[in-house]
Amino acid sequence: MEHTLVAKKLLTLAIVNREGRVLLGLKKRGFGEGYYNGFGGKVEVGETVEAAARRELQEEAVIIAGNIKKQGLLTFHFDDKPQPWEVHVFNVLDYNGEPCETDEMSPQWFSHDQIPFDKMWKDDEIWYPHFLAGHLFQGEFFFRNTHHLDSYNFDVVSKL
Ligand SMILES: Nc1[nH]c(=O)nc2c1ncn2[C@H]1C[C@H](O)[C@@H](COP(=O)(O)OP(=O)(O)OP(=O)(O)O)O1
Repeated sequence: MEHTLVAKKLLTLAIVNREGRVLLGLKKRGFGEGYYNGFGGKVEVGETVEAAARRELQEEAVIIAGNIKKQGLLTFHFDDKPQPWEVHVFNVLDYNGEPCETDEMSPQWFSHDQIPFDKMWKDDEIWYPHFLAGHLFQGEFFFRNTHHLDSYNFDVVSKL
């Protein structure tokens, strides 16, 4: 029998969550353009996942993360992409600096009851309520034609 090893693409997603509001960015270019999302991107070779989360937040929103907590591990399968994406989700509890628009993202605060799910990835409305409640979670999502969510598994877990 033949086995094919397909490495996952490792990414981060950092959501600043303070005083009943989250900081999201409107993605201006690249994958997910036109969607609101947290800040993040690919983990570089030799970098820890947490260091990548901090770096991407600084590059995309120009703020320096203080305390951050890993809350989620999400795997995205795309029928039109060769590798699954493994996205590590962080809750940014405090930060230094002032969020600023960058080439990639236009930052905006949303109260917890006004998160713009109609302009976000389809999986987000499934896991954001758990993120906001402080739960740890794991999920696996299967997308068709990049944007259509066909099916998923999702669990609240006791550790990641
Ligand atoms: N279904 C999904 N739901 C979600 O909430 N976030 C997702 C998502 N799929 C991807 N993301 C996040 C992970 C990461 O923070 C971001 C994609 O990162 P990037 O835009 O940096 O990726 P790229 O492949 O464009 O990387 P670069 O070429 O380095 O810009 O979108």
